[in-house]
Amino acid sequence: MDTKAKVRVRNLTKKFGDLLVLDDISFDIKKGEFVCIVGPTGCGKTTFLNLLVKLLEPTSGNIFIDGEEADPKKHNLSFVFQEQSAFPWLTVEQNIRFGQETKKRPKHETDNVTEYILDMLGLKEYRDRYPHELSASMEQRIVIGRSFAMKPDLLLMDEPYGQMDLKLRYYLEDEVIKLQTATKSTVIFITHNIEEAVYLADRCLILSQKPTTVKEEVKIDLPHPRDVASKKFIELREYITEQIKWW
Ligand SMILES: Nc1ncnc2c1ncn2[C@@H]1O[C@H](COP(=O)(O)OP(=O)(O)OP(=O)(O)O)[C@@H](O)[C@H]1O
Repeated sequence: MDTKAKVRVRNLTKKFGDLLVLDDISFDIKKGEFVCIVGPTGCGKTTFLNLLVKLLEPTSGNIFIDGEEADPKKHNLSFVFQEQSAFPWLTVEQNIRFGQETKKRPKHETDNVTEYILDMLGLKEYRDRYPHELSASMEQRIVIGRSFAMKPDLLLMDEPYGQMDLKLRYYLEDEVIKLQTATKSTVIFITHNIEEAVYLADRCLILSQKPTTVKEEVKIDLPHPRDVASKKFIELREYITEQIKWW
């Protein structure tokens, strides 16, 4: 057992009535690792995150964070979900400050982190605007920025880019990698998009069809920013796609 693991999943099983979704799943995620979870539609990716944040109770098994039973009240977690909203009554800057202020950080630290995040995500010139004045993709940047500003030990991202156009996706993916490198957060990222997973992850966990097990773990040992046209990148993308085959 890896005692340095940030997240340890042990014999995790989740049933909804008679429907067995997660079937005795075990894996570890290291501190500072960026792990993408991919798998067929309905295999239980979101269910796993809901178990991790205790929105659901497992049927059996455990999830540990830093060796303790996962508990969002105790552990420094942050989330970005698909089509999540920024707080509409707050400006861009206030949105980025919001979570930090609830953590009672010293003001100068909040100021520094806020400037860093606004700058990194190209939001400085919009700092006094409200979310409804901006595009949906800009709003998603605020949500991502707000999550990283909390300096979470563990960041959970569930299809955070939704239907965003490709160019912006790549831009934001690069930003997420920069932010993760700077904050040393551990990231669990769920996506349907294999190219995105290969672009981002240190490791991909491939889940099977229900009843779901971890079919395979694939290490992505390529430097960032990754070249999506490189031979190795294409090979990995094709290999993972082949393993999933949900069509
Ligand atoms: N609260 C619930 N009650 C009953 N069944 C549920 C519940 N939540 C999820 N399920 C079922 O569990 C399975 C896994 O759902 P989940 O949303 O976790 O899958 P997913 O891998 O995230 O799917 P997708 O790829 O479509 O986002 C699905 O068959 C779903 O219908």
